[in-house]
Amino acid sequence: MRAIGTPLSASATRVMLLGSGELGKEVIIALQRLGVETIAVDRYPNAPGQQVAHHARTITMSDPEQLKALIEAEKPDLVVPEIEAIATPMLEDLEAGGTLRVIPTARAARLTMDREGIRRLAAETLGVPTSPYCFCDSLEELQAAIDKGIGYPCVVKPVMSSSGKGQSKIDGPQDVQQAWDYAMAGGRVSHGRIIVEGFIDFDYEITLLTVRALGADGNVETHFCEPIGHAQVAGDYVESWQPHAMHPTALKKAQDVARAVTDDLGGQGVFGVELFVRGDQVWFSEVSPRPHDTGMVTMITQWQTEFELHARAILGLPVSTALKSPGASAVIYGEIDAEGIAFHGVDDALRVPQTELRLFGKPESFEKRRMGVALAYDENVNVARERAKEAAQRVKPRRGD
Ligand SMILES: Nc1ncnc2c1ncn2[C@@H]1O[C@H](COP(=O)(O)OP(=O)(O)OP(=O)(O)O)[C@@H](O)[C@H]1O
Ligand SMILES: NCC(=O)N[C@@H]1O[C@H](COP(=O)([O-])[O-])[C@@H](O)[C@H]1O
Ligand SMILES: [Mg+2]
Repeated sequence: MRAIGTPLSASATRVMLLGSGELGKEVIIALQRLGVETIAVDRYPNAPGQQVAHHARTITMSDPEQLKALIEAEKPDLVVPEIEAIATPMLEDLEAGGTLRVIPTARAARLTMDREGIRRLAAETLGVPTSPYCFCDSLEELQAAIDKGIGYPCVVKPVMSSSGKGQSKIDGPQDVQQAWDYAMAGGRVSHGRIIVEGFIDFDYEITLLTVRALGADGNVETHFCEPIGHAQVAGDYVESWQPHAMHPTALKKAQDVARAVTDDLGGQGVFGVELFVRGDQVWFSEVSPRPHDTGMVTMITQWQTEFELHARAILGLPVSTALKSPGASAVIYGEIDAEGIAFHGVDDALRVPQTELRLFGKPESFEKRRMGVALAYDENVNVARERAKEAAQRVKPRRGD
C-alpha cells in the first residue's frame, strides 16, 4: 500500500465522500484517525459528515457535470459513494480514464444505485435466489405484472430509492394505484420506473456485513461479520442487533450468497448484504457497497466498527471482524418537522445501563427522518435490545427555539 500522508500538506491522502449523512460521518471519523484528509460532499450544507471533515462541499451529486467539476478540482485519491443518488455513469467514465479510484468500484456503485442493476446481476447472471420481480414504467405495466405472476401480496419500490422511500406493500387490487403514486413521489431521483417484488414471508432478515480487504500477500480476502438481525417499519430500519443466531446451514448459504455477489462487484471495502431467511432457505434482497444503516450497531458490538472496517479495507490495511459484545441499536426519529431542533432527555437516556447515543446533527428534522441512534451492549442480546429501545424512547426531540 502507498504510505498515508499528512493531512493538509502536499503528501496528504485525500478521500472524498459522496454523501455525508450519519454513515459517511463515521467513515470520515475513522479515516481521520488514520491521518487521512477528508472531503465531505452532500446535497445540503452542514450535513453530518461535513461537520467533521477537513473540507465541506455542497453540490447536486446526481448532476454529472457538477460531479465531474468537483472531482477534477479536488483530485481525491479515492472517491467513496455513500448515498443512492449519484451520477454513477460519470464515476465510471472518470475511473476508466485512470484518474480516479471509486470504492469499491464505479461499476459496483452504478449497479447497486439502481435496483434493476443489482437485481438482474444477482438473479439472472449469478443465479442467486431472490423474490420474483418485474420492472414497470407505468401503472398499467404494474397491474399486468401482478396479474401475470407476481400476485398478492407484493412490494413496490422506486428503482432509485433507499430507507424505504416510496416503498409500499400491496395486499390486493385496491392498493395498486396508491402504491404507484407513492413510488412516483418517493424516489431519491425523479424516475418513472419501479420494481414490484413478490412478498417473501420470511422468519427473519439479516444484514451480513462482508468485508473485502487485502491480505498479507496482497490478494483480496473476504471476511464476514456476525449476522445482524433487524426490524423494519415501512421499509426503514428501526432496530438492529448482533449477533442474530442462525442455523449453520442457513448461515453457510447466506455467506455463499454474500460471497458470490461481492466477488462479482469486486474492489475493496464493506458491503451490507441484505438477506431474508425462512428455515434453511435464504433469499438475496439487495446490497450496499458500503457500510449499512443496520450496521450502526457495530459501534458498540465490534472491536472494529463497520466504519473502521471500511476505512481500513479501502486503504489496503488489515481488518478484524471480531465481536466485542452482543448488542443492539434503536433509531431516534425527528418526530417533528423543524430546523435546529433540541434533544431533551439525553441524560435520562444515558442512565439506561450500558448504553451510548449518537446524535447525527442533521440541520433539519422531519417526523420520520433518522436523527440519531441509541446503542446498548449486554451478554444477552434481548436485554441489549430492550435497553437500546428504552434509551431511544427517552430522547425527546423538541423545537429548538
Ligand atoms: N420482497 C419483499 N418481501 C418481504 N419484505 C420485503 C420485500 N422487499 C422489502 N421488504 C421489506 O422492506 C425492507 C426494505 O426493503 P429494501 O431494503 O429493498 O428497501 P430500501 O429502501 O433499499 O431500504 P434500505 O435503504 O434501508 O436498505 C426490507 O428490509 C424488508 O423488511
Ligand atoms: N439506508 C441508507 C441510509 O441509511 N443512508 C444514510 O442516510 C443518509 C441520508 O439521510 P437523510 O435522508 O436523512 O438525509 C445517507 O447519507 C446515509 O448516511
Ligand atoms: Mg434495504
